[in-house]
Amino acid sequence: SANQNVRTGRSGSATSAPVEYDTAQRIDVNPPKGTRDFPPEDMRLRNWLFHNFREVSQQFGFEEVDFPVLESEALYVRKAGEEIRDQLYCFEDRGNRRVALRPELTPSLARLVIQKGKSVSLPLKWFAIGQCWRYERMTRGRRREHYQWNMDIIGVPDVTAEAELISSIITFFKRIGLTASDVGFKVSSRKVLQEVLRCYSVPENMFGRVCIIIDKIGKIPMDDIRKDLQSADMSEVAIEELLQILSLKSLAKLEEKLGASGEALSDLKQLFSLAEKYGYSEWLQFDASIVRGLAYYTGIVFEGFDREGKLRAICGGGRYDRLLSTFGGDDLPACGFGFGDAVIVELLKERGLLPELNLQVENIVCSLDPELQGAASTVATILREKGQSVDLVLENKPLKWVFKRAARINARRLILVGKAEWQKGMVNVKTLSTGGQLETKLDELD
Ligand SMILES: Nc1ccc(Br)nc1
Repeated sequence: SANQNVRTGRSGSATSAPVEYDTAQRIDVNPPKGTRDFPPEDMRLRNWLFHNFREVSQQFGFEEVDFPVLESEALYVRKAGEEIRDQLYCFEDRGNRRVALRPELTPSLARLVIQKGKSVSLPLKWFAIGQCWRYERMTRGRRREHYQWNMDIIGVPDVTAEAELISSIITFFKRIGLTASDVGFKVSSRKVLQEVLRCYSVPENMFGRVCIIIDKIGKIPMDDIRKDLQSADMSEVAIEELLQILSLKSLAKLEEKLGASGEALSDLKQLFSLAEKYGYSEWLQFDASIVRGLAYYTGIVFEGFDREGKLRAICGGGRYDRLLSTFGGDDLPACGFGFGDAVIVELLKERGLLPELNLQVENIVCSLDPELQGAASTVATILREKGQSVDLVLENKPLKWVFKRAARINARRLILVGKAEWQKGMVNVKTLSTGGQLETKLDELD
């Protein structure tokens, strides 16, 4: 592009010092490809979204945590063929360490739990809202960063934890005006897959890989799915049986296939029974094709979807009882979800549910005479110390300009500091909605 930075220094490699730039050229004022700025109106929407994430998390008794956006690459190098690995935003830093911009938050959480070890009492209920990254060829023009809300419960082996997490997401959806007719959850368990693979003596170490292949159903041709499954040591018969079971959408039919003794069925039955007790049954449906695209899930998996079927998954999560031990920690039962900041905004736009969020400053304070600028800052401070917001006019501006700015910032009151009033210890308070104005003693300003 015209603003392309002209690099005049030696060609930089990932670990070299920054190169020199031709400072005579204007820098590219756009943010890096695939990333966003948040100017005020976008930041108001983001803050509104995150405020609702936080309110719900705290309503469920969760504690907020955060981690570095930069992590060791080793956290994400899993060998199951995940997209998240293919798109890792990784590089070698100037200390020759292999690092990566985090593509998700769960591995960081697992790392912190192991680090904390016995010093934390279980169960842990932690939530985080963090920016996550992927390096995707811009050919698809998709974003390279998004913010994710995560809630995780560590130390609870029962499905009660998954039921609680789903309840928290439903509480969030209701808070922002979405109902069960707008969105739902497709729920399954990876133990369904596990039980089928065991029936056909597929090696356990193929489990993660098979999940990632299955997650691509609907995204790549079925012939490729079958080929990939064959490469994962599955026979033709096993593949056809698996694909048949994955098409099931009724627990009764699943029971016919798998029998009632397996954990998959008991977990799912318990989850649907708990959903009744929470009062959110209408939000859930069993769908055996749901496996999610992360290798570490081991049990219940779920994803939020828009019932009109126009958008990608809104959120997703599940149980990951083995992740901590893959990092060398003690095994701890764990489950959680990730909820991105992009699809939900697209859905709210579709449903006309985006909130009106305008800048709101209570007072605009302005001196009518340059000699009274100091007096105006005194008035501003008095109001601010009462907890009120004040936009203080900082230069000598015509009243017309002041009124225009008052309208733009939706000020409730205009406080004018004039010579005559100031000498009497007064200021002029104009209520902008009514036009009414009142001379008010400084010490009676409220
Ligand atoms: N994992 C990940 C990271 C960043 C974006 Br945008 N999407 C997915």
